[in-house]
Amino acid sequence: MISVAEALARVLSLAPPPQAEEVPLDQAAGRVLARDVAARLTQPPFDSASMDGYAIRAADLGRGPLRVVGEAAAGRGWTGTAGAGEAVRIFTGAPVPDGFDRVVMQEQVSRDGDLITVHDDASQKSNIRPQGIDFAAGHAVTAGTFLTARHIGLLAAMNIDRVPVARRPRVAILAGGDELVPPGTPPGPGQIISSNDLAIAALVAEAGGLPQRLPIARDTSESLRESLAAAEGSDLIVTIGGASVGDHDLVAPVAAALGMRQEFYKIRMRPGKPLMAGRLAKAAMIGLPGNPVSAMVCAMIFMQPLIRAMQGLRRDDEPLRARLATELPPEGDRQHYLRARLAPGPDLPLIRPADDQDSSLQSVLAASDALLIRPAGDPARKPGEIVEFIPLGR
Ligand SMILES: Nc1nc2c(c(=O)[nH]1)N[C@H]1C(S)=C(S)[C@@H](COP(=O)(O)OP(=O)(O)OC[C@H]3O[C@@H](n4cnc5c(N)ncnc54)[C@H](O)[C@@H]3O)O[C@H]1N2
Ligand code: MOO
Repeated sequence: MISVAEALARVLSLAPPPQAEEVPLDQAAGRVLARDVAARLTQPPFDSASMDGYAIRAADLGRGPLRVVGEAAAGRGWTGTAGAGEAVRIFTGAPVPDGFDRVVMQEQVSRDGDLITVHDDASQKSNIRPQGIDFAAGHAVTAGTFLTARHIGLLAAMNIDRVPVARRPRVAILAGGDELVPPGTPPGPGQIISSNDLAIAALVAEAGGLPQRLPIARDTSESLRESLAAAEGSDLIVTIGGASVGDHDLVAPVAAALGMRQEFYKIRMRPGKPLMAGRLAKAAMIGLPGNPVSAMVCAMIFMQPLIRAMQGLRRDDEPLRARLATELPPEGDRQHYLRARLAPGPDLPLIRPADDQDSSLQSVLAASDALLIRPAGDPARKPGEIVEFIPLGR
């Protein structure tokens, strides 16, 4: 069995280079930029007033009242030429007319007809935003950036209306098992509701993929083959269940018969030992174990990073640090991801693993906000010791 780190490296090696498509900027939030995009203009395009007040020359201060000879508003500049002792009424966002080097706030000025007196310029701030102080033409947002609202705003200001983004990977999700019926169906004897495929689809979407849930496969080779055929055209096929060694665990043999090239099967991870990965025709394939928590944890540790890599996203899955709230027994020979809760601590957060770590407990996973990572062979730990965890998000 290979380690979690080795398995992750092999899963990521299945990612083809991202493919670009162009989308309007108002549909680009949540996508990954496929190429560097350069600003088409300089921002601000001119020296601009940052306050409502009067444009003056600093050299005129202290020489008596100044005469107001014009007005500059946002979108409507003043194009005249001002001489010594003259001022221009100006509003926030307006271009500062040539020859002026300061904008005094109107609160610091008294006005009588066309004459103004500056009575308080203690701050001596110019209140002028120089041309290009935000960014210059050519300023780039780089390929691999995950586009948030902040980037959408910047790109719009850069006068970009369409952006090249990585195509969303199409991910086929295949749950299998004779016991499974979809939510909303009254289960017969021995049947349970299929929950994994919905949960995994949500994780696919969260990572930027397009989930496609296939009909639940029965525990026969024929049914599995049929369902896998429906995954044609996907970038990634994710199967759930049927990964273990029982007589009805058919994913590995059926995939092998269809020509799957296996990267690995079984890893030193808990939960998630029977994880499988490889390539089936042009698609990458991940076989998740059926136990709901095992499927979810494996999807977070392997499937989501793969979907992100397929979009060219830089990795940001470094674990965080917390202090243990309880003692822990020595760990076995598999890297263990314990469902846990975080609480504020004096320096680092405090982390407390749930009492029952059985891999069927979705209620425990849903109530958790972290996965505490224990390396294989980790010795017993005492309260207060520092451990690593992955946050589960809101
Ligand atoms: N003799 C052994 N038995 C098992 C081993 C082993 O090493 N030797 N490994 C155990 C481990 S660890 C896991 S994890 C499971 C994985 O088994 P499968 O991937 O074959 O999963 P299934 O048997 O199909 O299902 C397990 C469990 O999960 C439920 N399930 C499956 N799919 C769904 C779904 N879509 N929604 C909700 N629940 C689902 C299923 O009903 C079972 O209860 O094998 C152990 N056994
Ligand atoms: O690895 Mo299984 O995934 O322990 O429940």
